Amino acid sequence: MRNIMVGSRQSALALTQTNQTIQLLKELCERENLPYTFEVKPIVTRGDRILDVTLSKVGGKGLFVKEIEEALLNGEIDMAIHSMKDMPFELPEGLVIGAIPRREDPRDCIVSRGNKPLAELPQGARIGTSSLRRAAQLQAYRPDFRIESIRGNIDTRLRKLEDEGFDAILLAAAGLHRMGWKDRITEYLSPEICLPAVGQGALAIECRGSDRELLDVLDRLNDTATARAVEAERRLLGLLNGGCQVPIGAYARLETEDPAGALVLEGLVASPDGSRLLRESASGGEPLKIGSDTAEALLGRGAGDLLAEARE
Ligand SMILES: NCc1[nH]cc(CCC(=O)O)c1CC(=O)O
Repeated sequence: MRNIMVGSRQSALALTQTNQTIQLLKELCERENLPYTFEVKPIVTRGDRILDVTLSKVGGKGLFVKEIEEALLNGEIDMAIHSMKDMPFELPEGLVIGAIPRREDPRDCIVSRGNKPLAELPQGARIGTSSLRRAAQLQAYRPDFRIESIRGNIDTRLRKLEDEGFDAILLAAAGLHRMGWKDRITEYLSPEICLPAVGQGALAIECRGSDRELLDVLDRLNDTATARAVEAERRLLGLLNGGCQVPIGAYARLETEDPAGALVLEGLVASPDGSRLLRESASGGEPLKIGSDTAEALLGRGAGDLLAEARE
């Protein structure tokens, strides 16, 4: 028997994602008589300690990931489940993504006071989001909205919707689905209105590259279609040099039901105020290629200037 230590942030969402993944692994071990048990070890990350500051201002990539990666490297834990969206572009030497499970709903959604859909929100409605990507796209859709920063974990933000008098807040549907709070969602935003963040709705299971035994188990949770889509999206992000808080969106989906078949990738770069939105897409069977084709098309239309402005 080997006890596998699973590191997790202590937010409700992180613990839920961790426990749901462990549940899948336990079922797998039971079905196939594999000799593993799993134990959660909570870890506090820098991102958790600076919740009051707008994250885009703090800068630095991987605020939610660094301490966890240190614990992986020094053997305190054996694996960790991250939101793909929060993963830095490069992993430290010695660590790998052992599996990318099947993606949850990638879309953004609104939760509004009184459950009013977007179209019925009043002129000048106050909308809470700290994501430059969401702010830019929503502002382009409804220039009258007043978009204001809102920080904290999902549970905190839902509370602030009421307490701080927002008319609506924007969140990733995936987080609400995983928490079992689907019924709080007022409306899903189609990717035409709000292109999701790179990797949104997907998880990354990280472990040591030397842990062959665990890698064998994790491989069974990998979902080919999700892994390929994320590969395309992250390639685009890498070529645009984006961190987690730049107005970049990307979403890849299969063109047919064949998980190894062609994908369509859509990419977006926006000015923070939403006055300029660039959208490009590419399709094909090679994730890395459609990622770089889309990035090149965006750069060719001036995405570099928009990104430089956003970083100032
Ligand atoms: N930025 C924080 C974050 N990181 C991952 C999720 C949950 C959704 C996901 O797994 O993509 C969220 C919350 C949100 O964006 O509303």
